Amino acid sequence: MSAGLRGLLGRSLRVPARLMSAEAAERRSASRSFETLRVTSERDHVLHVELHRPEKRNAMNVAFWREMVECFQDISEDSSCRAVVISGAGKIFTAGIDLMDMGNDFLTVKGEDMARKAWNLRRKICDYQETFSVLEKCPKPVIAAVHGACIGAGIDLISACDIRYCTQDAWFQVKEVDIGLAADVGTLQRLPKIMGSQSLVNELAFTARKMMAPEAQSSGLVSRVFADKETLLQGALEMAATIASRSPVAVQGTKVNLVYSRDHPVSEGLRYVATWNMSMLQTEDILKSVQAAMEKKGPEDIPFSKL
Ligand SMILES: CC/C=C\C=C\CC(=O)SCCNC(=O)CCNC(=O)[C@H](O)C(C)(C)COP(=O)(O)OP(=O)(O)OC[C@H]1O[C@@H](n2cnc3c(N)ncnc32)[C@H](O)[C@@H]1OP(=O)(O)O
Repeated sequence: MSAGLRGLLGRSLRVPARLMSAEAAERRSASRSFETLRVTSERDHVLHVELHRPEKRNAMNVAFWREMVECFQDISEDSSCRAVVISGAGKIFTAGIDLMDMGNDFLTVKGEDMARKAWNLRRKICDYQETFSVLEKCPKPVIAAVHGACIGAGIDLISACDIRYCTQDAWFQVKEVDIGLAADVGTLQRLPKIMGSQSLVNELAFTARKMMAPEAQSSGLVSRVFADKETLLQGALEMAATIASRSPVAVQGTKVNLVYSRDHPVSEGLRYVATWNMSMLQTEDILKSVQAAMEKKGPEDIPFSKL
């Protein structure tokens, strides 16, 4: 069967992730092939998602915006995956939105009059927002490993990740004002909650100036800086493996509650976690963990069930 026919059949047989069994999702998230992403399983329970258009500096074309949603919906349902590393293939992390596709996709939006065009454009923007919101909705922690440049939509992407690392030659640019638009897929909403200074976020967003790795670290955008890409990936994968060795009930519950609490008052966050834990505290992971601690064993020694 030709690759084209296989791709076509794969697409038409696609089952929404929510309707798949955990086993089917597991098989799919590790084996599936994409045009713009490469997914590999490098350590136990850890998936590595690479932005994979190196010859175009991983610019985000139309296929990318769709494939990220498919990829992370699969990963969300994959009960064998407990942590994810996302990095860029080739020279840089990403050059942001594909400026060629942007012309075709946005600037020529269809509609019989202004209202219908605006309606369709709004829907398209919401779809694009989902490309990064899936990272936040995915209960498995996601670590962004940035080398070289991270531009425009790249900032939107990493803002939706849980942990950010970079190389010492990395630079970051909220470039949207330089292409004539207000960033609309997450940077303006998430970055102020990540970085320590609203003033600095405003400065970066109003001017599109580059921020280099040391400033990214001192401002809280990234939590660790590595010498080069090799050590960066090693560090990110090790962190992912450390997370993956913990109880998935505890880790995934922690992510869900951190994201919820970021967006709600303390009192609501407390109510939410109480409701969450009225079921999750009944996990066998607590007994296993307490017993291991008493026996002076670490979480790495505990065979937690899939989640
Ligand atoms: C609803 C809207 C949602 C999101 C909106 C997001 C807004 C943004 O993302 S704004 C940011 C847009 N991006 C840029 O302005 C970056 C443009 N690129 C560059 O400045 C440079 O390419 C570089 C990233 C600094 C890398 O430089 P270098 O290493 O010298 O590579 P090049 O020779 O310039 O490029 C190689 C190859 O890649 C193509 N390419 C690079 N960036 C893009 C891009 N953003 N879109 C499309 N194509 C890109 C470039 O054209 C080259 O292709 P060839 O076919 O080899 O010519």
